Amino acid sequence: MNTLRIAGGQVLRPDATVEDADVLVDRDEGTILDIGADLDADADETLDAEGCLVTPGLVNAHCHVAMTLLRGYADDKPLDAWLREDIWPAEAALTPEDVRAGAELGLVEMIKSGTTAFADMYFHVPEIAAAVDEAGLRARLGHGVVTLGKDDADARADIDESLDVAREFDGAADGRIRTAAMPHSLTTVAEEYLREFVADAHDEGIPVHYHANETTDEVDPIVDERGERPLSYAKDLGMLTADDFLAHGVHVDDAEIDLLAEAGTGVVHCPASNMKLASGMAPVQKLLDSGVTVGLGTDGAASNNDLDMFDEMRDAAMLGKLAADDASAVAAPDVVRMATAGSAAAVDLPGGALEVGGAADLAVVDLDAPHLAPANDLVSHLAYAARGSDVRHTVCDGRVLMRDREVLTLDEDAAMARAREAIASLRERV
Ligand SMILES: CSC[C@H]1O[C@@H](n2cnc3c(O)ncnc32)[C@H](O)[C@@H]1O
Ligand SMILES: [Zn+2]
Repeated sequence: MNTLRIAGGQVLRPDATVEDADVLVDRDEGTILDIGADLDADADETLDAEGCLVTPGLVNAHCHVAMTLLRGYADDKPLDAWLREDIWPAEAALTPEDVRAGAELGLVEMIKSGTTAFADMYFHVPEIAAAVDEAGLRARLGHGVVTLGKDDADARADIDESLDVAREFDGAADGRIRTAAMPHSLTTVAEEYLREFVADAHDEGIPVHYHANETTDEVDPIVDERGERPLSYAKDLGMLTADDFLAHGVHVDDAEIDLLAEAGTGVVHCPASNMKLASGMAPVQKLLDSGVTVGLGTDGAASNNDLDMFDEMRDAAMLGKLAADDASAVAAPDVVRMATAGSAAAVDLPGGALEVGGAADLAVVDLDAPHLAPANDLVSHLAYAARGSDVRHTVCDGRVLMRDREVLTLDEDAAMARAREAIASLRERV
């Protein structure tokens, strides 16, 4: 058996306790063999975790990874104007090679900040899947569909592409890639298509990932035109099941929260994007209190502007308290759970907890930094003080993706250079 030992650190357990322990990994199976004191000194490879906290790899449950290319491309606008005036025109000019370049840059950024799995909605998915395969992360990928402004043939072709991609790439990269059908939102895909799209996906066991209840500009027309709330409409369309998950869920009322809890549909909270686009404050504590599965996501780098899940945890805690008008709301253990087990459950990917027999997906956080001293409470530090740049090693599926801050699976400098070239050429075309 080929083994990896993460030695001499403190390990964050699923119950949010921390213990001095080594982690022993079966690299062939990609699973954790043991967690405890002084494990197999003869392991094939050892990662030094002295002075470090070993945490589950972070799970970014809603992202558009290739949007790193559009980081800083358009800022300081609300969602609708931002998409229509800037982002969608730029995206219309993106080539498959551009998307690959953006994805590789995003994957480097994720590995360097301890993220080992993510859910993504974009286009040119074969290029994103190839980049994920090379990078070594896990992902739930899908082709996002917008039917707005399309004729019937184009709308149907887009939906067919989403279903085809979901079929073709499920299980790719040695099983690390899973897929979903991805209608962009309840307002950008017309009802005449949504119902059939969702039914076709579910008939084949394909889950559905979409944006919902993000802004009042999106919610109000649904309420005005249909006389019902968006998630009542989503339930009627069949896209509120335990397999499905939605991003944002900012403007949800109590009845919609009950629908989410009853259905078991995951909600991915994206606090930085919600603040930047001034979309609103999600009622995260209410969602948690109601038993809704809540994960955490960065959304794309154009509305964030990074893919650092440590930033996201801090933002979630701060914004959650403000939204609830209660400093005890969305506490440190809650946000750490959201970024790990909550996200993994919402998007149904392995990982999110360090336990024997579970996936060997982990991040080793170096505690030897002024902003992490003294070590009063390591869960508090993870939620409020640590940064992505504190991650020393990243491991996914038993494979070391970053060792001592050197990314091993992708060429960091080349990824940055390709992204710079791609955006320079895009700017000439748009
Ligand atoms: C059709 S692929 C996905 C699509 O979503 C766009 N997008 C990025 N961020 C958001 C957001 O916060 N809400 C809605 N849509 C968003 C992205 O630019 C792609 O066009
Ligand atoms: Zn999004």
